Amino acid sequence: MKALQYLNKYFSKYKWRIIIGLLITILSKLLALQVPRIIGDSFNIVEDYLDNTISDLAFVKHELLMNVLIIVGVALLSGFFTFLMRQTIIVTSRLIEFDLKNEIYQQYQKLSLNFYKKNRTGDLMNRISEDVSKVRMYVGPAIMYTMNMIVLFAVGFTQMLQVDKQLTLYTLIPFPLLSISIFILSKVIHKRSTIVQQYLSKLTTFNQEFFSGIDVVKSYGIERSIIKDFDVISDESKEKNIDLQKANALFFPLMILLIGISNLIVIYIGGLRYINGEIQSGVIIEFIMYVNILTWPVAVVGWVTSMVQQAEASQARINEFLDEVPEIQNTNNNPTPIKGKVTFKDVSFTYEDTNITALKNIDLTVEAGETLAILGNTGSGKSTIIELISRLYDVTKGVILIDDTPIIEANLYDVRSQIGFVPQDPFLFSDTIGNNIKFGKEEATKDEIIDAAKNAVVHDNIVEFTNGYDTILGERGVTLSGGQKQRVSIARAIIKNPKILIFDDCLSAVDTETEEKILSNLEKVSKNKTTFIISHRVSSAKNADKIIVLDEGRIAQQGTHNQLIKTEGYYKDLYEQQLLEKEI
Ligand SMILES: Nc1ncnc2c1ncn2[C@@H]1O[C@H](COP(=O)(O)OP(=O)(O)OP(=O)(O)O)[C@@H](O)[C@H]1O
Repeated sequence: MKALQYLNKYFSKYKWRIIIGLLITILSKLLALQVPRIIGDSFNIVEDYLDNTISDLAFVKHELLMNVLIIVGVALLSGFFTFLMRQTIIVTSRLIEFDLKNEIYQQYQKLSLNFYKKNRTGDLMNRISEDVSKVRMYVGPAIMYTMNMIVLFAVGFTQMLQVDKQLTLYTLIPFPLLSISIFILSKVIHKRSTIVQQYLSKLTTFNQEFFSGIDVVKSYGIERSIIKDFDVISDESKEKNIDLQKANALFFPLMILLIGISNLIVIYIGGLRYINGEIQSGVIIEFIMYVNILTWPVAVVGWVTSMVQQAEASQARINEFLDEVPEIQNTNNNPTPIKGKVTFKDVSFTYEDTNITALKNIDLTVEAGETLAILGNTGSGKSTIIELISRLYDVTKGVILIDDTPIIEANLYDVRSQIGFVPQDPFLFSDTIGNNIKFGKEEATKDEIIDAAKNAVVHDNIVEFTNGYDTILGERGVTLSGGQKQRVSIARAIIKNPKILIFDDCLSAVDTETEEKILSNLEKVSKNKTTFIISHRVSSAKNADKIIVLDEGRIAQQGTHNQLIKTEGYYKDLYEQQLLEKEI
């Protein structure tokens, strides 16, 4: 129950609803428990009449009729209160579910990129949906049935004790056995439900990855092997589920057996006491009714225990993520105005998960408004430089300064709000093209959107679609070509009008002519903006104020285009090779 303690804050938030629910439960059970007493009384009156203790038949008839009316009234009222009980407690559980989902979602937003690299999307989704549903079963039905059971037992036993102490104690005999078996079984259920949840996450992750990579799967024709892999996981998951259900299935028969034993005891002991003239027949009837009324709550103890165990396992999984401290923390809540100067001082960076040192002792200064082009072989560390400027990771050694302030001392949100980033593999949302561009500036006008699209040389393509800027893009922007996607993404960065623009190899999918046009437009829009251009093409780099060439995480060459084409090395080789390709 340790993990579930996390939910106490929600119980405290909704305490009044829960208290009202509890009061209604008490009322409804108090009423329901009047029925055995009234029926017992009715039998006693009949017995008294047959024994000639009462001789007035009209009185007996009147009493019986009154009892029937009271039973009908009590049943109606008790039903009404049961309805109210469900309304208060189940509604509260939905409110808590909503709050918890929001809390998890907000935490997901705060967590750093590293967290997302370490955890799989299917697992993240499973915890916010499946696990939260399991937890809701605890805050709703489990609590409602537990309240129900406690009230029924407390009130029921008090009434039973008042009627006949000895018979009550006899009916209690099976109960220690009941508690021990519940204890043992719930431990088994807890263990098994944790495993079942883990398998569910595995299945979700597998499917999510399969759907995302459906084009690769189909083009390689590997559906069969995917189905085989899926079968293996789903088979294991099925086995684990069956194990869990076996344990669950033991509960109900066990409860029924124990209740049956209680019934037999009532009949046998009650019968003996009746023969001895110690009790009336109505008491036996009343006790059988009590035992049967108490059957349901006892029977659901197993179900409730399993719900609580599953909720405990799920909440523990949720807490794992809620307790995760975001690696990238904002240390400054005051506004940090950004001009755009970026300095790297002896920066090294190692990726935690792979232990790859992607950058080694980088020293670099880019003045505000300057353009820096970064070139180098694949895997040389170009994208890593960009990720560090956006503070998606913190450096392992050295320091990065933004306008001469260490980046970790600047307001994180101000830094990011002044960066317009076009990634290597742009992501477009399943929304209109216009909204995808507006993502960079929510309040952008139609004209601003068109302007940005024109600068990114994608306007002409957009207006060719029947719905123009209102064209809805499919999942991951599948209706656009790679080059169009890149340009929409460029428009999204331009419209933001940030102090720092970053283009991570984002012109790779456009032809050289379009690249020329975009670059010449960018020169206009990136005036007074610090611009980083990562590229494999000299054409993208040649007009930059500075060019660096990375080799295995180190700066191998730096200078301007004119300087570098005269120096032996990567840049000159690349220049000559690309010049040759152009001539061919
Ligand atoms: N998220 C990550 N986790 C672990 N290692 C990474 C991660 N991203 C990159 N690396 C590793 O860091 C090194 C530098 O990668 P980086 O992406 O910065 O290179 P790049 O020069 O941008 O390459 P490319 O031109 O292919 O995009 C590579 O060896 C890569 O395998």
